[in-house]
Amino acid sequence: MARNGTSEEVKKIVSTLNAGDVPSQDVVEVVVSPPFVFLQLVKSSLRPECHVAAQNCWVKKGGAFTGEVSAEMLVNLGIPWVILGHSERRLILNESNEFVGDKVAYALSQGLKVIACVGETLEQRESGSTMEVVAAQTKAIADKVSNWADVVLAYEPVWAIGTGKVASPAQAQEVHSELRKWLHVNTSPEVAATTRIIYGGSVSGANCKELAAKPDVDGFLVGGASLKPEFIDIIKASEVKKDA
Ligand SMILES: O=C(CO)COP(=O)(O)O
Repeated sequence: MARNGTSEEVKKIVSTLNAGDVPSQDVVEVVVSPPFVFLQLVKSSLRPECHVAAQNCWVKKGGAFTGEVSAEMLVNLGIPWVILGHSERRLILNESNEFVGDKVAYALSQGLKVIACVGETLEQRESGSTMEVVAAQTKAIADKVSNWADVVLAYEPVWAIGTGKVASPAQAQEVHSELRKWLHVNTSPEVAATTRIIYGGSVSGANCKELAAKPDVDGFLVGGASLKPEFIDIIKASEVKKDA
């Protein structure tokens, strides 16, 4: 979900999702991430099998840091998930790899589940350094985290976010597969086999099935299209996996 909208718009999106004919929880896990101010509204009105995520949280124990929201506060409100290290925060707010790693570790220590984002810019892709960049970001997380059970990795090419330029299924598969190999070597074969690696960047109703069919694409982080009825089609793309 996005960083804007009114409560009326949010209610409309939730009612579309609530009315949607989506696969059961053993096929797909749906997590909705509204801006902080709408978390309670979404949590109280969303169909119970879908969960909510905050879009960020503070790096350490709650306390004075005006404007930030702590992991403890999310837990207190019954918010199970948080997205950390989104590329917009990394790039525009200059969140370093280490800072994101610290955030992931602290959020996990408080019992949150984390969608940790990694990804490269267009310049980095064109210079051939995609895997180097993605590995360095993932290493900063791996250095701080021992329990991967509650971590989902989103590979998100920055050049594809909100631009309408989607990575080709082959591009997404290549990076996801490399990232899984990296996890195999640097964490454990079990972490590599079980960690979900989801793709984000201009996912739509039109491209979701082809992307979902790739073996190392385990799901999606959807921005713009999650605000539209086609979000239901994107959720249904999970059936490609069930049938595989
Ligand atoms: O990063 C994303 C959501 O936060 C992806 O956004 P888009 O799906 O709009 O490209």
